[in-house]
Amino acid sequence: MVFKISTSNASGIKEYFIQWLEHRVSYKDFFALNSVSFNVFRGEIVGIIGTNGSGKSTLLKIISGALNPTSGRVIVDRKKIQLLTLGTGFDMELSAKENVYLNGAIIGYSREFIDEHYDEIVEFAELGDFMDEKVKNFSSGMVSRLGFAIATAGDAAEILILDEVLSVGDEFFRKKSLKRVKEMIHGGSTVLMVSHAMSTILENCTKAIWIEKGILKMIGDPKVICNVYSCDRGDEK
Ligand SMILES: Nc1ncnc2c1ncn2[C@@H]1O[C@H](COP(=O)(O)OP(=O)(O)OP(=O)(O)O)[C@@H](O)[C@H]1O
Repeated sequence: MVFKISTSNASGIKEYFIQWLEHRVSYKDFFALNSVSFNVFRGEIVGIIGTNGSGKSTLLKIISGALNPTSGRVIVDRKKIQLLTLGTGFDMELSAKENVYLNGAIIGYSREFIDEHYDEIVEFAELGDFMDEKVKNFSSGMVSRLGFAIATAGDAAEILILDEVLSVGDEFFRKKSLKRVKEMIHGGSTVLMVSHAMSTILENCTKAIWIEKGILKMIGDPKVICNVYSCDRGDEK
């Protein structure tokens, strides 16, 4: 996956636009993922690890179809995929209720589905008294609780893709969300999950993939991969 990165030193969008008009903007190629290839079999729970910026989210976006790779291909039945990611698709100027419908639509839910699950979403997020409030007045924890409740409404899909959804809200909510994610993960779906928490990978995954600077470093038994990864980073296990 190659991103075009601008080499412009513009300090703002206006200056950038002027530079662009004057053909003074050039681009360089950045390989976010390079020759990453692996198989995932039905029922596997695959944990993807790697340091910040190593390409994990890009990989999940390509698999779920949110991004088209510049080369290579993914063989998967996209109709069976559910991508759970937080913090995208909220309009801060809209109310929480309006955002349930907006965010739900972005995730791919139908209006009927949201109508049917609306009360359950509000109850899980524990935001019953705030649904007519604009989201810009919410704390970041409240926004992520709402995002998590929307993303996990209904039954888990056959292929579940989780991008760092386990660090949501306060301690109480984290426990509650972890329980819900565990039910989804262990409910028979094939799962791909990104997590920076080695304990999450070790406790839940049947296979681990380590990606570093866009390159697939290792794939295999989570215990082995997490061990080598932690040693490489100089962490204590
Ligand atoms: N749309 C984009 N345009 C340009 N560069 C991008 C784009 N999306 C991601 N990148 C770059 O690609 C690299 C990989 O990003 P990605 O978000 O996949 O990393 P990550 O492993 O998920 O990181 P983190 O653990 O911090 O979430 C980063 O250097 C990032 O800056």
